[in-house]
Amino acid sequence: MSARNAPPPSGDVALDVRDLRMRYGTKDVLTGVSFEAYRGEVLALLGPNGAGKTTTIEILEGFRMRSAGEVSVLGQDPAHADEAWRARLGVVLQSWRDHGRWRVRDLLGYLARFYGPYSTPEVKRPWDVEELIGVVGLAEHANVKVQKLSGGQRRRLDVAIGIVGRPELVFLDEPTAGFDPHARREFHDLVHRLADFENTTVLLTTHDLDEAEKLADRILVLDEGTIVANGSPEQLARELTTQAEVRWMSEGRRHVHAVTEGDPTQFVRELLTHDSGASELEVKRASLEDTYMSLVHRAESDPARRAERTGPTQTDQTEQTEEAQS
Ligand SMILES: Nc1ncnc2c1ncn2[C@@H]1O[C@H](COP(=O)(O)OP(=O)(O)OP(=O)(O)O)[C@@H](O)[C@H]1O
Repeated sequence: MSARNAPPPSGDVALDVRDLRMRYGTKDVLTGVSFEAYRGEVLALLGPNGAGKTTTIEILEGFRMRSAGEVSVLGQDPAHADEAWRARLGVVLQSWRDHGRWRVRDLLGYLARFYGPYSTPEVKRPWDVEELIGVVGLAEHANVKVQKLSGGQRRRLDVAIGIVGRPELVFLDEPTAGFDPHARREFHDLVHRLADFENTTVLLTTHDLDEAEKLADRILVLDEGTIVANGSPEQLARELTTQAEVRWMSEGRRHVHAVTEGDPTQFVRELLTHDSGASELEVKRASLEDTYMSLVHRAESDPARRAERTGPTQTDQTEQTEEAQS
């Protein structure tokens, strides 16, 4: 979506996830994940290492069977979807290390051919390979063997492979890992282009909060198996109790005031009315990083969540042990 916070196109749901659960052996990794994504929307899935981001994406891609819950991806359940459905998806995995001897253009041309039969009047498939090579910034490397590409160039190729079929929905697992700042910016332009001009839905995982803020219409924070926040970067920033800090100098002293409710403009207006000597005024909004750290910390210190994670018996045992020790 081009405009941040624009209302989603009504009823045009690309992804619908309800109470998704995943258990590996005896370990509950996803304990009830619910969210949806609309066509043309860019979603960033954030969360600490091991939160379950890749697991979630792999289930949505149809690569992993879920333990419970309902999932609809482009109108189908990925657990039972067919090849025609798969052709409408783009997948960029965390690492992809095949086809080293192929040249970039040949590999993309080869993969592109698989999508021809799935072309429709609405979506012409595949992407024109020369155009795609230009779009991902590999024009100068079109004849280079894949094994000779640098890490960042390799990642651009991964992205090209993921979108060569002109997918309606793209999953990008840490797409910019290893990108230099220039490549990163070009990649951001590409994601905006996919969303704005192709109406592609994009679900990406990242550990880069700045990237999430720049790219995403909506951010989902996954922590310990559930979504602990779901909103635009601005909405998430508002979740913090301390919304903004106002700093200023007056009579040679520095002052700081935390505005916890409402618009800091009102406070600034009153300040300037009452303190004509105020100078060096600065309003600092909570950054997405502040919000993220606060959300994850809040979720981790929630006793109900802790009990759910460890199980009542284990919690009781821990408490007993601590009592016995003290
Ligand atoms: N095949 C598997 N068998 C058992 N446990 C697994 C398997 N795959 C992942 N896990 C565990 O599930 C949890 C979630 O892993 P996952 O890879 O989904 O997290 P993530 O949020 O993508 O992490 P990261 O940010 O490090 O990539 C981890 O504790 C991981 O060890």
